[in-house]
This record gives sequence, structure tokens and C-alpha cells, in this order.
Amino acid sequence: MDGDNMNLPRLFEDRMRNLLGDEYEEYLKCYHKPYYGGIRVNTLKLSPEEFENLCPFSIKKIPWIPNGYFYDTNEQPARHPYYYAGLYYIQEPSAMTPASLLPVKPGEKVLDLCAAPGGKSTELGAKLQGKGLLVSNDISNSRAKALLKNIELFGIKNAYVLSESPNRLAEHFPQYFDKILVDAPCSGEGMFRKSPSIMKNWEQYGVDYYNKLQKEIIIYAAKMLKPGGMMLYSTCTFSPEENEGTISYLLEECPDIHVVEALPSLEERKGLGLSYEGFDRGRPDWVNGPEQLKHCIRLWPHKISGEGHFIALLKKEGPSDTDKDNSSIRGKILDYKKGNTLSKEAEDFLYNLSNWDDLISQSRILIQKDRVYLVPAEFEEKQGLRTLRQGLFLGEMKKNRFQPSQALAIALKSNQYDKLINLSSKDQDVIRYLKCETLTVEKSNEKGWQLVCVDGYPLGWGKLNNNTLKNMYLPGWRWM
Ligand SMILES: C[S@@+](CC[C@H](N)C(=O)[O-])C[C@H]1O[C@@H](n2cnc3c(N)ncnc32)[C@H](O)[C@@H]1O
Repeated sequence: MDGDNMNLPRLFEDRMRNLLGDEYEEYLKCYHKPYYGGIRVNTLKLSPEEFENLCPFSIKKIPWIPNGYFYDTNEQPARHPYYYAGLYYIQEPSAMTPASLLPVKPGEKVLDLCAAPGGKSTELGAKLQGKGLLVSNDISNSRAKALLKNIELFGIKNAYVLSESPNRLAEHFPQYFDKILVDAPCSGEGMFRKSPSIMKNWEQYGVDYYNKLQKEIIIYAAKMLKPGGMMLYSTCTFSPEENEGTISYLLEECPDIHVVEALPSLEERKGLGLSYEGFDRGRPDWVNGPEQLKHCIRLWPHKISGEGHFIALLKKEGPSDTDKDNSSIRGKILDYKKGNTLSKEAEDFLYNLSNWDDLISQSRILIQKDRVYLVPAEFEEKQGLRTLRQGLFLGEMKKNRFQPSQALAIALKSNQYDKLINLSSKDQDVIRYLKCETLTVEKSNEKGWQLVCVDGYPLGWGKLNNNTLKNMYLPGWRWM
């Protein structure tokens, strides 16, 4: 068996043969197997059990991800209204592993340094359950826009989306974060099967180019980690230089950081109903590095049902904060610019949402010009950072009207707003709504803003006048 019909770079083949020895033939067979599609449930909106009952596709549990499923790749989960309701993220199964193994607790300050398009940030945000702070960053502004959309679609309220270089962030956030994820740019060897075009990039830049970048990034990340904090480094590549090599470099530069065990104990696994069968360990011998690299995790496509990943969980020495749930922080109306206050219409709209008190007990209101935001109470405003989003954009005050935002609609639960238009996912009107068309509805006596839902999950706003629903769905998100 060989990978010839994949046209793998010759140098890559030689390197892999060298690394894998007897296993190399097994590894090559993967290039002739179908791709594994994965769906990860958004636990901000529903539980895995609720999703299993609702799911219109045939799915099977991913053994190592509590909220992850394989789906039949003949199906198109991105072409379903539930996708537009933010009920799940479509993600390759091994790429679900890093965020699932970083032990994030509600109330913590979490950084995702290389976050776009958000595959891991959306899970970190879900783990925070609306409490604490998520800073999601990507150096690329265009990629950060895709990240922003996914953060909003997931209904994450307590996120800042930034587009900065790691060194600028490190200047602003010294020893600030409880948890950091560094899903580093890499040579992408684990992506060759799914996206053969990545091979050209590999040949052009090579392993050394990325390794230099990774070493820079991980040192800046280490500077932003609190004593006692934890950082998870991951790549989707196999080369030892970019994996054990980067971690070995970090351990030398930062002697207060150590690799720790990332997988739950056998007993915990049983309790959680999870299995890590096929997971391999890091290889200190490949980089002449310290024994602790054995705690790293290697996912190989010939050993698990996924494309492959490298993961290292790291801890900085120092006391860990055990209970971070900061629900005691009381909310207050915070107006950064004196003289700007909520209009009566905005106040009426927002204070009439059920559980509004709960929302602002974790957050503060920020008004900038006519735009109203709910920002995490934990965050101190940082001047001069390229910011795509600060907390949850609630809406805009326009003369004597308040226009609620798409982000607010999708962050709400249907029981938080009393004027609902709830469509069935089988009703063609759902697609018409998502295509931004005007709908005719039977409800005629409730003028004004309506929250349009699919099977009880919010999609966006509409404005009702008699039987006509003016479509207020965000045009940039519409069904194409
Ligand atoms: C592997 S991808 C991240 C994927 C993302 N974590 C996810 O799960 O959707 C790596 C990201 O690093 C970003 N990147 C590239 N160079 C960087 C740098 N010098 N500093 C920070 N991020 C960088 C890229 O724009 C890219 O989005």
C-alpha cells in the first residue's frame, strides 16, 4: 500500500516512514478511507440528550467527546435550520479534543489565542456557561470576522473578539488568564487527507517556518498565564519539531511550567461514559526532550476515527483558584461616556426580558453612541486593541425606538421573550424566513418585535403588523 494516488510530498513520506516504522503502512491506508464528519452540540442551548431526541440526521457518539457525534457524510447538517439556530458546530472529531480537555470552569478568564474560525472558542464559551470572560483572538482580521459570526451564532454573551498579535496581547494582559488555548498555526500534516491543497503550503513553507512561529506564540501565551493557570497547546500536524519540539522549548524557557496529565482517570472515564482508546502519548525521544513530554497526547488517524492532532496540557506553578463562580458580582448600569443613558424604549425592551436580572448580575451595560452592549463584569476596558466585539451587542437606540440585535435574538432562550413565532423545522416558512423573505402569519393582534424560533430555538427577529411579518433577520447571515 502507498499514498501515491494522494501525491504526498516525497520528503513528507520519508519523514513519516522514519517516525512510524512498522506502523507506516497502516497509516497510509487511512488515505483510502472516507472522511469522518463530526457535530458538536452547543450546550449553551441544549443537552446532548435533548439533541439526540431532536436530531434529524443519523448520528453516533464520538467515544471521547461528551457532546460530540459522528454524522453520516451524505447528510448536510450545515443546510438545516438547526444550524442557523446555533444548536451545533460542524467539526472534525479529533479537532474537538483540545477544548474538551482544557478544564475550563464557569467564572474563569479564558483566552483562545489563535481562535478563528472558532471551532474551539465556541466550546470554551459553552463551558463558561455565560460566567467569567472569554477573549477570542486571531491575528488575521478576515478570519476574525468568521470567528465573530460563530461566537454570535452560538449565543455566547461574555466574549471579546479581538484581532491582535500575541505580543500586543501579552503587553495588555500580563499573568491575566486562568486558562489559555493555543491552537497554533502549523504545517497541517493532519489535514492532507481532507484538504490536499495544504500539501502545497507544506512544501512552500515547511515545518521550520511554523516551528519558529509556534515558539514565539507559546512564549507570549505563557506570559499571559496566571500562576496556577493552565494552558493547552495543540496542532493538527505530526512533525515532532512542531509538537514535542515546541513544548520542549517552552519548558526550557519557562521552568515554572510543566506538562500535566490531560486525560481523566479510568474511574472518571467510566463515570463520564468516555473512552480514549487509541490515544497515543508524546515522544520525548523524537526531540531528545524531557520525560514529562510523555504526558502529551498524540492522535493518529490509523488509531482513532479522526484526522489526527497533538495536545499538551501545561500548568504554571502557583496556587490554583478553586471556586471561580463569580455570581456574587452584582450588576450595575455602567455608562462609560457621561450623558449617554438607555432610552426609555431600550429600557422597556431590555428590562422586560425574563431573567434580565440574572443576565446583568454577571455583566454591565455599556453604551457607546447609540449602541448598547452587555459586557462581562470581569473585563477592564483595554484601550487600543483591535476589537471586533465587546460582550453581547444588545441593539441600537434609534430616535425613540430600540432595535434589538441579531446577536441578542440568538443569545436568548425562547422563554425569555413573550412574543414568539415558533415555526416547525419542517415548515417551508423557516427557510423563507432565513432567506430574509416577508412572511404572512396567522397571529394578528400582537404588533411589534417578535422572536422567530424553529422548534422553540430562536433564529432572529421579525416585526409584526397585522398579518405581515417584516423580516429583520441579519442579511449577512441569510440562507443562500
Ligand atoms: C489552526 S488555526 C486555528 C483554528 C481554530 N482554533 C479553530 O478551532 O477553529 C490557527 C490560527 O492561527 C492564526 N495565526 C497565524 N499566525 C499567527 C500568529 N503569529 N499569532 C497568532 N495567530 C496566528 C491563523 O490566522 C489561524 O486562524
